[in-house]
Amino acid sequence: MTDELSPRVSPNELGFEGALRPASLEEFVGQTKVRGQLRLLLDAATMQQRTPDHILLAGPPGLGKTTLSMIVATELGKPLHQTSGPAIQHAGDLAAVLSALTPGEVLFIDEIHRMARSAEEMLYLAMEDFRIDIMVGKGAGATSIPLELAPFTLVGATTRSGLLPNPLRDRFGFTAHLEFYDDGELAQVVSRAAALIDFGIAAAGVSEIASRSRGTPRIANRLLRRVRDYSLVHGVPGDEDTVHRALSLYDVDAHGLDRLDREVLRAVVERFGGGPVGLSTLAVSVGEEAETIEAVVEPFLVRTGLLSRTPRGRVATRRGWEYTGIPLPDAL
Ligand SMILES: Nc1ncnc2c1ncn2[C@@H]1O[C@H](COP(=O)(O)OP(=O)(O)OP(=O)(O)O)[C@@H](O)[C@H]1O
Repeated sequence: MTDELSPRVSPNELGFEGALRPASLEEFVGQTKVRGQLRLLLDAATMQQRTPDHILLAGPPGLGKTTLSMIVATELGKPLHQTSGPAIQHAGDLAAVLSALTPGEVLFIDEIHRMARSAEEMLYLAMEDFRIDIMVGKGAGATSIPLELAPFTLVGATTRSGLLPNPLRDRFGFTAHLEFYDDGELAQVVSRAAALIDFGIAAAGVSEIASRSRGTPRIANRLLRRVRDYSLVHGVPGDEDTVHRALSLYDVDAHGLDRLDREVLRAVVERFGGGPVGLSTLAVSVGEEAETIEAVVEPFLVRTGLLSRTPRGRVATRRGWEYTGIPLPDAL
C-alpha cells in the first residue's frame, strides 16, 4: 500500500500529528454522537467527584482514538499514562504500570486486544475493584498478595473489538464505535490543520483533499502535508491545480484509491471472474499480506461499494467492474 494512504502512523510523522491534535471535545471534528456521550460521562463524573467509567474506543486506525484518550485526560485535568497491548506481554508488565498510577489518572492502552492473556485476567480485577493480586513464589509455596490501586480510568483502544474477550468488553462502562468521516467533516479537519501549519489553501483544494482521504483524518492531514510541500518546492499557490498535481505524484486517484486498491480490484475482476475469491488467495495473487488486505484495503473498497464480502469470499460489485473499465459479463 502507498505510504501516503496507509491509515497507520509512520514514526517520522509523530511530531506533525502531535501538533495537529485537537485538545478538547469541542475542537474534535465529527463523531458527534460519541462526543455527546463522552461529554455526559465526563461531566457526570466531575460533578460527583469520582472517576468516570472505563471507556473502550473501537474503530479503524487513524480516526482519533489516541486523540480522544488525550482529550479525556485533559478534560478531567488528570495525567495520562500511555501504553499498548503488545508492550504488555506478562502480568508483571501490567502490574508495574497499574501500581504506579496516581489517583484519577487516565491509563490508555492502545491495541488492547493484543495484550497477553495473563495480564487480561489481572486487568479484570483492577478495573472492577481497583485491586490486583500479585503472585509471589512458585508451586506449592506460592502465595498471592493483594495490592490496592489508586482509582483510575482505563481508556482502551482497539481496531478489532471482535477479538476482545467478553469479560473484558463487559467491564467497560462505555464503548464508542468511531465511524469513518464524511467529506464535509474531513474538509473541516483539513482547514483546521492548514491554519495550524500556516498554509493558505483554496476551498476547492480542501474539498479535493477531503474526498481522497478515505474517511480518515490521519490520511487527510498527511495529504495536506504533501500538498504543502509541493506548493513550497514549486513556489505555487495552494489551489486545486496544485492539489491535483501533488496527489497524482503519489498515485492517489480521484476516488482516494491507490495502487494496491486498484490491483486488488483488478485481480478480483480479471483473475477470478469477479469472485467470489478467498482472502488468502487474493493476497497471494497481489503479493501482499492478508492482514493488510483485510484491515486496510478491503474496508475501503467495501465502503465505497466497489467490493462486497460474502460468506463464500470477496465479490466485485457492478460499480467495481465499472471502475476497472472491464465490460461486465451479461450474466451479472
Ligand atoms: N476528529 C478529529 N478532528 C481533527 N483531527 C483529528 C480527528 N481525529 C483524528 N485527527 C487527527 O488525525 C491524526 C490521527 O489521530 P489518532 O492518532 O488519534 O488516531 P488513532 O485512531 O489513535 O490511530 P491508531 O489506531 O493508528 O492509533 C492525529 O494527527 C489527529 O490530530
